[in-house]
Amino acid sequence: MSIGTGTSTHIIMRLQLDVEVFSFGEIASCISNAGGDIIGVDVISSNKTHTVRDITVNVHGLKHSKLLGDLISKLKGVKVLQISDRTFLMHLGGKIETALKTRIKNREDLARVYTPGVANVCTAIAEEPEKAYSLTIKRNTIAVISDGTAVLGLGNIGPAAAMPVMEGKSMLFKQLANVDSFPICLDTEDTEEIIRTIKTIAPAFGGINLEDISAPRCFEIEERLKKELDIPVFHDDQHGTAVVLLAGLLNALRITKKNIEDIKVVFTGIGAAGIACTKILLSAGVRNIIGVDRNGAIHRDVQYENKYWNQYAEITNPDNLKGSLSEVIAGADVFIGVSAPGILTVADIKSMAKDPIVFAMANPEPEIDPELAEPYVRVLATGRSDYPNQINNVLCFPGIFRGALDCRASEINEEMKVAAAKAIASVVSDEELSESYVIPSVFNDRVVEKVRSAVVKAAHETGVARKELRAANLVNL
Ligand SMILES: NC(=O)C1=CN([C@@H]2O[C@H](COP(=O)(O)OP(=O)(O)OC[C@H]3O[C@@H](n4cnc5c(N)ncnc54)[C@H](O)[C@@H]3O)[C@@H](O)[C@H]2O)C=CC1
Ligand SMILES: CC(=O)C(=O)O
Ligand SMILES: [Mg+2]
Repeated sequence: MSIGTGTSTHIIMRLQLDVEVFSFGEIASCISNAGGDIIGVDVISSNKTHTVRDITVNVHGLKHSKLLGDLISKLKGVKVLQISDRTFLMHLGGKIETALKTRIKNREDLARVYTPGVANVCTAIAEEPEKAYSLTIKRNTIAVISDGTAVLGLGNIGPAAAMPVMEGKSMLFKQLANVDSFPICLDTEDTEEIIRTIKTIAPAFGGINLEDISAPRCFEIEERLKKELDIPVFHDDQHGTAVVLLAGLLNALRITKKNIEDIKVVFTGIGAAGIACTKILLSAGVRNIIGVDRNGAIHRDVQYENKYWNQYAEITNPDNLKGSLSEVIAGADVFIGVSAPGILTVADIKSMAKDPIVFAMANPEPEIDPELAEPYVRVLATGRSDYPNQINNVLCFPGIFRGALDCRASEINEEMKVAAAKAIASVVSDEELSESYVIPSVFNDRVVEKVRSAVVKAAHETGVARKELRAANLVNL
């Protein structure tokens, strides 16, 4: 029986057992015959007729956990009450909370943090709006905003279901870069309503991180907000992904020793991430990029309903190739997937040029199973944290906002993004660089500091910084 090759994890099976009928030996052999390892057994409650026990089992991913649940529920005297894995347990009650910087200990404190004292602070801000940066959370707080329409690669799963991702992004902002944030999911897909809502709540925030809003609406939403707000607005799926991709590619090319201007790159998924990643590669010097979406290569001989694809056709596909992914990937040096699971085959990789670079970045399931691809590629990366070379926007967004907030940038511009990409790439030294280490780990504590310093420097050079930072507060790049 196949149990798949998912990541090993612990699950807790809560079982209600009929004391007259059940046999623990039977449960244990059922679990071990199906490839699970029992780690522990806890009695939760017990009476004359039933006992409830939590059995902690090591399994190989979700499919395996479901299989064990099905097998055990068939045993006599056993009722499966619940199966929780550690991932679900980490989400119980949500993943973040608000915290106080000082506690209100007495009446005097109360009169300072709240009325009447707070009124003087409000008046000071009303008279001089800039003071919001020194007297409120605005200085260090951003909003992480989604409408739930393109959540990871799960598609349009709605605002409530998008929350765990937005909470996760907030955790990462705080832990990696000490940026405070609020996850906000909007119950509307209407472009104008999203723009209006974000503008309405913007005064509280020092920046807006847009997340998982589907293309093409995400382009207009971001463009309009950038024009109409004076704080940085950054669509992470476009620009965060593009920055990290460029960093990974620069380092992968150091391994294959190919010139960036000579490579042929094939993209799948010409949505938010695909278009932004294409643009950053073009600005970095790549000349031959072919984008493939559901109906094949994007070319210049048709008029697409999606105006962004018509623009895309104008700036890519120099030979105006047509056809499926398998047809256009022949001879390519690099494959970049920001589309959907399982659409790249081993045969496709075999048709690529020597030393293929494959970045299969769809989440949570990449365009090809890394284990299938690995023997045929020179450099392989995915968006996942359980394989080497995680090309994920988490390497970018904490540091880029840390830098933008610190120098009070009015926007995050192209120069700041390219500086961030080079900073991420530079974390991997020549001695460290290898096929399985083209991109630093999320936990490498030099990443955020380097990105922050590069972003602050670029913001000053391009005139968008509104606050001086002493050089001593920046790391060497
Ligand atoms: N590793 C990372 O850091 C990131 C990964 N992603 C992943 O990239 C994927 C796309 O994300 P977004 O651009 O935000 O979504 P999006 O919805 O804006 O774009 C997805 C595009 O992929 C296309 N597509 C879907 N199935 C396809 C198929 N079978 N063949 C070719 N094209 C196909 C869609 O038509 C659409 O144009 C998701 O899986 C997401 O998780 C996105 C952002 C960051
Ligand atoms: C990583 C991320 O932002 C995504 O997959 O959508
Ligand atoms: Mg995303």
